[in-house]
Amino acid sequence: MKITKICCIGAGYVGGPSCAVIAHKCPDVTVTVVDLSQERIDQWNSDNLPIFEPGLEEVVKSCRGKNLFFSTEIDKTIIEAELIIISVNTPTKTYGLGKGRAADLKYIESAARKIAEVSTSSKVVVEKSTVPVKAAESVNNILSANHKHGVRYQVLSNPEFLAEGTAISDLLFPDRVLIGGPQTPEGREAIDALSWVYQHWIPMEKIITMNTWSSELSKLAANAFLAQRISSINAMSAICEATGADVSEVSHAIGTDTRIGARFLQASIGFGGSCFQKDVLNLVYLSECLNLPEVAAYWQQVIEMNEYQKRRFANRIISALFNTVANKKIAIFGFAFKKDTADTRETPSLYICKYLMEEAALVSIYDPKVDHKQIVSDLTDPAVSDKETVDKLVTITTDPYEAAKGAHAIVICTEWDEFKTYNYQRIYDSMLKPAFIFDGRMILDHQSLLELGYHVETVGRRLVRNSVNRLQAMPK
Ligand SMILES: NC(=O)c1ccc[n+]([C@@H]2O[C@H](COP(=O)([O-])OP(=O)(O)OC[C@H]3O[C@@H](n4cnc5c(N)ncnc54)[C@H](O)[C@@H]3O)[C@@H](O)[C@H]2O)c1
Ligand SMILES: O=c1ccn([C@@H]2O[C@H](COP(=O)(O)OP(=O)(O)O[C@H]3O[C@H](CO)[C@@H](O)[C@H](O)[C@H]3O)[C@@H](O)[C@H]2O)c(=O)[nH]1
Repeated sequence: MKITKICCIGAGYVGGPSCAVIAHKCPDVTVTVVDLSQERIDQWNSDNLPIFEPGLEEVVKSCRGKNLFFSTEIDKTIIEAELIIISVNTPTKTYGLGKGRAADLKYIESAARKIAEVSTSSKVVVEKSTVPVKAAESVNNILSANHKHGVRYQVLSNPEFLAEGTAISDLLFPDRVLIGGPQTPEGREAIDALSWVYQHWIPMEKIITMNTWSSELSKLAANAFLAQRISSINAMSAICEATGADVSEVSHAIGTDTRIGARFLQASIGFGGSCFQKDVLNLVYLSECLNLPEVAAYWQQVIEMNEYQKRRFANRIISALFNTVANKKIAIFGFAFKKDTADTRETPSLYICKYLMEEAALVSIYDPKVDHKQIVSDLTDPAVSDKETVDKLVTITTDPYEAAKGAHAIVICTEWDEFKTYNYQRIYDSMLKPAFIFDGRMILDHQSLLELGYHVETVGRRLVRNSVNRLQAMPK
């Protein structure tokens, strides 16, 4: 089977970058990314791409208009392609059965129905969205129940492992590419066709093939394991704060054990992003549906610990500020869920703002990349706050020094590199005293901040100034 044309349905954080890299690496293939949203497609076709991702612009510009296209002509693009990648959103359901836990597969279903409706030739359909186990079977059922004479479909699972902020390097140099598919001659042929695309830049030994269900479950398992590591180190951070141990030292000590490994052991104010919570909840729901309550409870605890960590950090801010933040200006540095992205989905910063606003704090938010409108829209979500409260309590600035001026405290919510480079003496001079810094990402030089006179609090470590103004762990 020869692949000359690929159609990707969904021009989001995954569809856009992953197809840009495919087009960049496969000049012999035409890749067209389609979306229902004209606005999104227009942005992909402009100088102002809809998402910020280091290196993305260069890759897009290298092939856009040559073998990479962004379009709303969904039917035509599907008809012409031999391989169709489904990369639509699969958010947590907000209604009905499984509300708050199950993945909402309505976008996957509508993409599958559209393929069945318009296709006039056989297709390989690739499920790249993150889905519950057996979703490919549902896609297959929709396609085969609606197929036209002579049109056949092979449905593959090819989950995406890119992380935001590093998407381009993750796509160029992935640890592995996973392809699950039917273990039949036609299934193997389809797996080989998709594998051929990746072989343009990825060594064969990194392309792992398996059955569809294993592939679907592996994606949920990978995210659950990663999220669980963060919740585990965050649980340790609470013990550190209560005992005088230092969570960075504990991370280092356990991370040097090659069986454990060093990555994803950074204590924080909790994990955010559109994936971890959604996918762990998805796994919890799946376990419940499979009548495995103990397994469900085990993974649910990863989420509970994350909620606890966000709430615990906000409570520490309130308690350090003499048990009240009402009418106190608090500068929030960072609104994105991690550095090098403007994505705010499930960002812990939003929860910290929400908890502080519930205590009537005046929050002044600065983020180097997140759009003003996005911050307002997140804060005015009914689950967070209302417009009147936001108007009263929130200011959003484009200048970190302005955000901190006259504030009682600075809270570091995102690990942006630029936060390390600020003139903290100048900031200190402009703040009310005592001036507090709550470093929720453990990125600042705490010793020098203490020397400047700040009261510093961070995750997993208690700091006090001793007689010579040296940093030391708090004795119990
Ligand atoms: N964001 C990540 O870092 C990441 C990483 C790996 C996997 N994933 C998974 O990839 C999937 C996509 O995530 P995302 O962050 O790119 O989502 P997204 O919301 O950024 O993009 C999804 C796009 O699909 C479009 N869409 C929805 N239904 C459509 C339809 N029927 N036809 C055409 N377009 C349609 C939407 O308009 C939207 O632009 C999800 O399942 C997610 O869990 C995301
Ligand atoms: O040691 C760590 C590592 C991360 N985080 C936080 O965890 C969240 C998620 O970070 P990261 O995993 O780097 O970003 P995502 O873009 O959410 O990527 C995850 O989710 C994607 C969507 O499924 C997967 O494809 C990726 O492999 C997986 O890393 C962020 O809030 C981070 O600040 C920590 O608190 N401590």
